[in-house]
Parts: sequence; structure tokens; C-alpha cells
Amino acid sequence: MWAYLKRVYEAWIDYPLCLDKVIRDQYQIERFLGMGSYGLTYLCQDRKSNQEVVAKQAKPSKGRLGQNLLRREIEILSLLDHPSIPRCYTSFEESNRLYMITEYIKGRTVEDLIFERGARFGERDALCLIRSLLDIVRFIHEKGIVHLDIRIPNVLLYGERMTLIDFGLAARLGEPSLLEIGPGEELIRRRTVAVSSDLYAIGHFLLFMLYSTFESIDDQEDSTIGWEEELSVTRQTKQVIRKLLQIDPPYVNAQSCIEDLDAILKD
Ligand SMILES: Nc1ncnc2c1ncn2[C@@H]1O[C@H](COP(=O)(O)OP(=O)(O)OP(=O)(O)O)[C@@H](O)[C@H]1O
Repeated sequence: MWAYLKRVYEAWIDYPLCLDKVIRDQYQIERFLGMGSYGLTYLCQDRKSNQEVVAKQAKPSKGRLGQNLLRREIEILSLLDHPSIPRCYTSFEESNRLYMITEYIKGRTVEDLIFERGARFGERDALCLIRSLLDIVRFIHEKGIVHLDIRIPNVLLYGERMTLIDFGLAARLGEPSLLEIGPGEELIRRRTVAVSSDLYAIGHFLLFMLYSTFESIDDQEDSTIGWEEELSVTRQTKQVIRKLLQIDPPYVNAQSCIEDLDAILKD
């Protein structure tokens, strides 16, 4: 009963703000983009610049934990000035709620392209996209930050432009995995705070794209067959994936993987 009441209460306090509401007399909500684990995200019209921007609000049910995580995201995004990372314009509190205003990134995910547009990523296309992603990730790592949430929904493609979004779980290299957010509040990260965690995630990203061209011969999935047998890609690409997935001794940084990819792509 208690758990049920708690759920109802949380759903009530986390209910998204109304469309057309204007935050801080400037950001008019146009669309609710979604609710993550710790935040609610809106597409807004900035009445001053007339630009579309994104407003992220800490999830009320997460209390101080949500606010502190959003505060960390603001700090980290503010360190990262890169054309493939959303710019953090400002942050403020209104009615006891913390907001972060960032650049709105147009684009589709690889998943949208595959399942809605029928896109197929052959080996070369997939490697080129991973090469672009690694450029962004190398920049982040060089700033002493790891993203820790590199997943299909967090990479947006728009024409030639790729953007990595959602730095909500990002961390500074050297931080412990158990994150103390405030007195008595902690978050146990699912991933180790290390460069290798982002590279591992990129390995899965690459596999996802390569599987877009895979067709099972008899429509029967054989769980004993792994990606190395199923995917018809070159030995060099398999070696890259094995290192990214830490099956073979892993890459020490993004640059070493970029060098391997460049060697494959130059042929
Ligand atoms: N800067 C942005 N530009 C465009 N869309 C964005 C931007 N930031 C977030 N979104 C979109 O808003 C939605 C909600 O994002 P949010 O980061 O709040 O949660 P999530 O990614 O769904 O979950 P979680 O944060 O728990 O991983 C997602 O669909 C995401 O693609």
C-alpha cells in the first residue's frame, strides 16, 4: 500500500509542466521531450533570441539527488565547448526548481534511421560514424571527463553533423564509482569511471550498426553463434571490436582506436 501511494505521489509531482508555460519569463514550453531517470526535458522557444532551446528540470521526486545531479551536469557541460556537444546557455532556479538551458539538437538516432527510414550501415559507413563519435569522445576524455552513457539514443545525426547528448551521468576521471552527492545521498554508478567504459559502449554502438545489414538465413536465431561468426566484416574491423569490447587487450585511449580506424578507412 505504501509503495503504491509513493508511486502515485511521485507520478503527481513529476507530472510535466504545461505546454505554453513560460519559465523565468523567457522560455516558453513548446513540447515535452521526455522524462529520464533524474530529469524532465522540454523543447522551448527562447523569447529573447527566438531560438529553440532545451530546458532540463531536475525530477521533483528525486529531491536533492536530482538537483545535485543536474548541477553536476551543468558544471560538466560548461567545461565542454565543442560543436558536437550541446552548449549550456544558462542555469537558474525558479520556484525551488533547478533548470538547465541548452542548445536544441535536431537529429535522428541511428535506431530511428534503421527502423523508421530503413537505413543500413555497411562496414565502411559504420566505421566512419564511429570515427566521428571517437573524435567527440577523445575531446571529452582530454578534458578529463567520461560520458558513461554512450548509447544509441544519446547520439543524434543531422546531415553530416553528429552530436553527443545527455551528460547526466558523466564524471570526472579519477572520481570513485560510488558518487556521494550530498549528506546521506549516493549514486552507485553502473559503469566504472574510466575511459575504457566509454570505449566499451562504442564497441556495442558499432555492433548495433553492423547488425543493420545482418539477415538471418533461416529466421532461426542460434544463440550459440556470436557476432564474429554472424557478421561479415573484415578481420581488421573484428580486431577493433574485440579491443573495444575488451575481449582482447583494450585500447588505452580513443586516439589508439582512431589510428586503427584510419588505417582501415584509408584502403
Ligand atoms: N539537447 C537536446 N536536444 C535535443 N533533444 C534532446 C536534448 N537533450 C535531450 N533531448 C531529448 O529529450 C529526451 C529526454 O532526454 P533525457 O536526457 O531527459 O532523458 P533520457 O535520455 O530519455 O533518459 P536518461 O537521462 O535517464 O538516460 C530524449 O528523447 C532526448 O533525445
